[in-house]
Amino acid sequence: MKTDFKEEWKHLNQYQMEAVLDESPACVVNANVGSGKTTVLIAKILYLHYEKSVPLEDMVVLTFTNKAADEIISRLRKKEPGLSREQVMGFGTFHSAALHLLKHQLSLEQTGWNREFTVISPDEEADLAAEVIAEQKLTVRYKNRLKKRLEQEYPGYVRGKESSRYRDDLFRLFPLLEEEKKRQNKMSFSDLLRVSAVLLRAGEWHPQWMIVDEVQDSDAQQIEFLEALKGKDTRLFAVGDPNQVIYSWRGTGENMFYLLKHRFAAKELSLPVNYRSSASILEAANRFLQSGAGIQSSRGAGGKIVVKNHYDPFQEAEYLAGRIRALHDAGRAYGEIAVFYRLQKQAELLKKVLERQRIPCEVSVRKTVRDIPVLNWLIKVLRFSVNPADGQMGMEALADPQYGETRTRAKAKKIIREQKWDNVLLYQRMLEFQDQEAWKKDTVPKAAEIFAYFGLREALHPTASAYQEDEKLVLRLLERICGYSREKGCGLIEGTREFVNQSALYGVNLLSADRDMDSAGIENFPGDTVKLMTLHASKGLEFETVFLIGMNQGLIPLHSQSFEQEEEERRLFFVGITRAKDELELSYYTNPGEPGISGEYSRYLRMLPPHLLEWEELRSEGEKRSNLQQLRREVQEQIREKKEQEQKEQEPQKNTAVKYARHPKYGAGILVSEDEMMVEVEFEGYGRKQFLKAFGEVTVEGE
Ligand SMILES: Nc1ncnc2c1ncn2[C@@H]1O[C@H](COP(=O)(O)OP(=O)(O)OP(=O)(O)O)[C@@H](O)[C@H]1O
Repeated sequence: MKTDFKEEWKHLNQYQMEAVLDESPACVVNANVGSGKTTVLIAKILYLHYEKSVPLEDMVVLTFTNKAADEIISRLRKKEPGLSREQVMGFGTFHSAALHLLKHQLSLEQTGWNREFTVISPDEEADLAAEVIAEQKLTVRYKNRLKKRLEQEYPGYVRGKESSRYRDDLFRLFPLLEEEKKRQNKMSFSDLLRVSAVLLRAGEWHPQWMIVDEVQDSDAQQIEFLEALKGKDTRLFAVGDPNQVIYSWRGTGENMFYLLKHRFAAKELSLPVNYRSSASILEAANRFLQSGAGIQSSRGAGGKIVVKNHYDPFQEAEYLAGRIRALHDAGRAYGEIAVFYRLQKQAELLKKVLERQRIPCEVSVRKTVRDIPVLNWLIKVLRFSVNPADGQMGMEALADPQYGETRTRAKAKKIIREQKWDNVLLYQRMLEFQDQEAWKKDTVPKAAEIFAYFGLREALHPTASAYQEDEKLVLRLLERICGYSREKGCGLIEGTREFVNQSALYGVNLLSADRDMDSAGIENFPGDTVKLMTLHASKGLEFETVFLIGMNQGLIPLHSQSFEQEEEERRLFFVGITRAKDELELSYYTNPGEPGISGEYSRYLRMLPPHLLEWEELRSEGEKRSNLQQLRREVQEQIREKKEQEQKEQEPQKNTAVKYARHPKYGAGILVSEDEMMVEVEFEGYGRKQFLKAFGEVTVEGE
């Protein structure tokens, strides 16, 4: 379908147009903040597809979040309503693209895994590693930091380093762990990239185009994946902003943008003009620019940046409620207003106060199925059902202290090892899941049928106080899986397998009305609401009015341990202020009420050009004092009640298979797990502790 491309995209500026039309073998676009990266990326894909007839199946489009990929797909759908999911399978995050290649494009024959493999998260990989350590009696130090150690030392092991950092058995563990993952047919996140890179290098398949968004946030393994993906005739087009690196703590190097440019000998283009923010906001942002010649503005000066001083977070929250109401009354949509903060914990009080003042607001938090115990368990049940080789998952599903069917991990392991399924309904149902002929075809059952099939009513304990809530959550998740399978037209079994893999990669955000999964776990907010979020979560978004609160020394910036961290704090502030289109308000407290946070305002405020700022004086301390005292008491009471409620919810239900254990020092605790060698017990006030049975310190009830 040819369209008049030039006509449709005539609003693009000359830099944007040059980037869209460029067809060099490799091109990186060094884009300023708000300069239309997303706009260019979409135009480029449409240009290649509709003007240059490049099939979408021949493009791999790698985005930082799945939400970004979905935005691109929905733009394509607008032009081509019949667009199928298969055509855009290569659009998504690095991990989901690798997953797709391994499932559909590459041959796994020589790898030791087969196509039915499932995906495990780093936590699950560490759990599996702990099992291998126990079984093989390996000596591995710092087991409480096993996940980190696996992640940090694996690259050295692969490069042929002789021994691990602490000269323990970690390097003996790696091959055993890999063997176990193959035996259980599951891949970790890094396996997805590593194995697909190996197969791609063997030259099996290469796309015509690799298009990469937010390239500054890639890590070394992702760059290697790109190198493997690039065939002789594959072209690379990547956009990024070196000034917006805010995830280097996740393993992204600071200079990934330039590293990529160098590795691919890429031509560099730029997008200098910002279309989002007023000139004053950009002048302030320019002070924090770490590379490049400055952001060019395309808009008028706009108002000054207001700096407010509040006595404490309560006074600030109350002020914000009034200010937001006034903005709304003057015609600003709530959805165009955002409040950013450095730490998630700052949200709680703010949200309570805004809600009391009836301001519709939403906190963007990472709340996925993994954070909800019943769903976390259900996913384990489903993972074992679609991959019965995954004994670890089966064991965890059966031995779950709240919903599982066996009392101990040792018993669950024995059942799985010996395949003894008499009297263990859940085990039997999980094993027979894939034999349900009807579910293999495109007939997808109702959620209630799956609920009944697994005997979930009994498992969720119908007499427990949480039953109704648990049942509702479980049915909702099952409905989503059914919907997903129906949409894909692949039958329930295949649909479930894909769904659980996606959920391992991204979590599934059940609280969001949106069906899609989001790698940052951030909710898509429906309705007109004020958005409350951390500076990190604000990346990629824009709002007419932005309030950035807690501009105190020790909070913005946080105390940094190194020069690199300090630089990253500055970039984070840069990202935050450049979300604002028209109004930016910064505030700090005289009394932050938190240890380590100074009552002094942030030195970043001193770095901003004074003529751009309008300082609003501290309100008199006595002002509204009694009102505030009352507010403070009420909000603190609400927060306390909520905490108590949460604690209650977390307490194991009566009537379930909870067992207690006793330790001479820590007292009585709840038995979390037990096997031939170890017991794990949760003690109030001390947390979870593991003990070697051989030492006989712990007495388990009834044994
Ligand atoms: N040529 C243009 N003319 C007018 N407005 C534009 C143009 N290009 C982009 N915009 C607008 O500028 C804003 C920023 O664009 P976009 O979100 O694509 O930027 P970005 O570079 O991805 O931003 P960020 O750096 O924050 O991730 C959007 O509101 C977009 O609609």
